[in-house]
Amino acid sequence: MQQNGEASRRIASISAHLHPPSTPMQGSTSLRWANCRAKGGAPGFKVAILGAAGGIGQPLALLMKMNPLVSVLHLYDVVNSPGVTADISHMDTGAVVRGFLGAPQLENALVGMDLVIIPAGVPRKPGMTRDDLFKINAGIVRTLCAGVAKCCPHAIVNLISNPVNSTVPIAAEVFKNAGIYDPKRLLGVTTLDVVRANTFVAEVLGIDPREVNVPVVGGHSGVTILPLLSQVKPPCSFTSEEIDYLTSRIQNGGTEVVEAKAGAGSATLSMAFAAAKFADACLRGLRGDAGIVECAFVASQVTELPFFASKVRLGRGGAEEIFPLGPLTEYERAGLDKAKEELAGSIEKGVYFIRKS
Ligand SMILES: NC(=O)c1ccc[n+]([C@@H]2O[C@H](COP(=O)([O-])OP(=O)(O)OC[C@H]3O[C@@H](n4cnc5c(N)ncnc54)[C@H](O)[C@@H]3O)[C@@H](O)[C@H]2O)c1
Ligand SMILES: O=C(O)C[C@H](O)C(=O)O
Repeated sequence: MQQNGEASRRIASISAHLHPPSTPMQGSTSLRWANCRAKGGAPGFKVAILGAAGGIGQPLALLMKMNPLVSVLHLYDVVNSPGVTADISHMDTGAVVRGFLGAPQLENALVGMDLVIIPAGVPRKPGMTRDDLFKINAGIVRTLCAGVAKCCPHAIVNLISNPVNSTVPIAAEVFKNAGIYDPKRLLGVTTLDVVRANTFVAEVLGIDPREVNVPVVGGHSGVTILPLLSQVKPPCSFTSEEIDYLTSRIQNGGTEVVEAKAGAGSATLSMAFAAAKFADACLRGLRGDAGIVECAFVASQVTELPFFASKVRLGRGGAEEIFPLGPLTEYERAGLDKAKEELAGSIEKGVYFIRKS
């Protein structure tokens, strides 16, 4: 009798959770069960992915569901998020997954988030530059960041949508207009440049890429991607032919993938890997771990430009320290001049997009 009573009590309690007042995507049973579990308040961080049903979004959602630092994972997109959410939510890892579909659900997706990762937007096709994406992606980033400003103004934002050199300034202007701008919490994700640089340098040196660390500074497009090959760890030297080859391969890594995919998009899997690596570093920083250093495109005084990618120390407040570039070779100084010239225009374009509207 007592056992039956206990069983009925548990079933009644579960069924009460089957129809919570404002469940996102009411159609999915798995989401309702997830909601039920979320009430337990597992320790960890709340993470939202905006653009979660896309080429990057889906594998990134998978990787974030596997991250033990994540307790709640919100998957938002304007299409297909119910299916992705149902699928990911069956993984027997700790994070509770909830899906959100379309603009009316954006705010629910964002309330209470500690980290918001944004890969929403269109990717390149062969023959396009990242700047060709500005027309569509600028507006998408503006809308999503307005949602962040309203619903989770203290969240760390990892911005992936291209052109990063312009979308980060757009986000900064949106946050300034909302009166919540904290430059330390807005980070343009350039980790894929570092991931590629580590891989290509390791190939040349004939060592394991996991042992290599190449700082890549500047921005995330063409000549603005500036690998500092003189500062590679472990310390090593390259011939001038190797430096030309590596610099060009790293700067054109994105185009290499766009051409290989022949119209089917740009890097998604390596980007999801890079984004998950960077998000994990941000979460470890939020947790208070010491010595977390990654490259990112942030508001900066390292050069005369208002934004610049360089090594940053991640902490509870986001990018708590921005490291100077260190000694550069003549080759790198020439690269820096070219990078700054292009970056200045891209930053200005992003700022103007918001100020004119
Ligand atoms: N920073 C980097 O290193 C890097 C690397 C690779 C790709 N990217 C960029 O990431 C972006 C996404 O690439 P992808 O391959 O995943 O593209 P994709 O087209 O496969 O996916 C984009 C997703 O964004 C969604 N989306 C569109 N508008 C939206 C909105 N208003 N709100 C929410 N979601 C919206 C789409 O529905 C789609 O699911 C592109 O701009 C691409 O250039 C950046
Ligand atoms: O190249 C692109 O358009 C996508 C991304 O920026 C990349 O570097 O792979």
